[in-house]
Amino acid sequence: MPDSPALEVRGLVKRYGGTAVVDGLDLVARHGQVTAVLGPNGAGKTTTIECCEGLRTPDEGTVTVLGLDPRTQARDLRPRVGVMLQDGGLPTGIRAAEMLAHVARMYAAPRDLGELTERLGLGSFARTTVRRLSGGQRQRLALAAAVVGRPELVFLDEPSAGMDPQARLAVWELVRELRAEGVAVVLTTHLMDEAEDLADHVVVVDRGRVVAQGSVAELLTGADDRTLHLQAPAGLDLAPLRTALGDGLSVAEAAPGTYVVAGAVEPATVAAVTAWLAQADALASRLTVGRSTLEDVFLDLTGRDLR
Ligand SMILES: Nc1ncnc2c1ncn2[C@@H]1O[C@H](COP(=O)(O)OP(=O)(O)OP(=O)(O)O)[C@@H](O)[C@H]1O
Repeated sequence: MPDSPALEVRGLVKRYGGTAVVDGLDLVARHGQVTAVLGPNGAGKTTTIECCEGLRTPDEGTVTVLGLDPRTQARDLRPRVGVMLQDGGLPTGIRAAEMLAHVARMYAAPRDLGELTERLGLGSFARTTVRRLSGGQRQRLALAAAVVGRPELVFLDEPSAGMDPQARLAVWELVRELRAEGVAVVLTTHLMDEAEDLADHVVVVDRGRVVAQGSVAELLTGADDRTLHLQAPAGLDLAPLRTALGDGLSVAEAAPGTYVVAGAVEPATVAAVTAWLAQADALASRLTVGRSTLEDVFLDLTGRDLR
């Protein structure tokens, strides 16, 4: 397996109408690893990936894909890189099975079509034209098309969006297998469980910048592990809690029903929070100190919800 990264992005900037939607982003993805780019809507994930695919031209920075420039060496990269676009990007007038067979013919050593059809459950709509497929069916077909040529690097933009749980599991299994084969998998998602389950390396993006990165374990044991996270009814009055906690601790409702107490959280802090809940006649569905999910990490870093 090559040591050099499959993908290297340095200082990427992409502006629209003077606003930088990607603002100095660095990203490295390695062979045999799943790299998840995680962030809320509009964070700049798709724009970044499309720059990597050579579909958009960066305003600043460099993108190197398998050692090549995706803008000027696209022809050399095409047989080596698989791409699954968010909107499918598939021709619509052709039947699903014909489309996949057509894509497979463009590669020297394509995957076995029967096996791919079986595992992604494409058989039931093989004779349906792409135009008539449901969103989830189209996603599965787009994924099959992205991997049929045995790429060394594959970009999956929200691969399981719109899929039912069973299809999602099939996708995750395929992604794990690609990793085991040494493929570099770069996926964007705003599903934390997808990142938590699949990713070797998570890059958290917000407002066009990387706000944190590392393995899931590394992100969960960040320096600030004393923040209190609380799930309770939305819209509770925070004033009494602020008074009870005093200076040195900040309290916020980061998303409806998600409260965060940051600062030097002590056992007495937890007691004050539960007393406040009791007074408000509100029941907490979850109270944790420290980071236990990627959502917590994201809330701590940005004060915002991932979705
Ligand atoms: N062609 C374009 N012209 C102008 N603005 C654009 C264009 N493409 C994207 N944007 C804007 O850039 C920002 C980032 O979009 P992008 O699609 O990269 O985000 P994302 O992280 O992939 O979000 P999502 O999770 O919703 O797919 C958004 O505010 C979007 O409106």
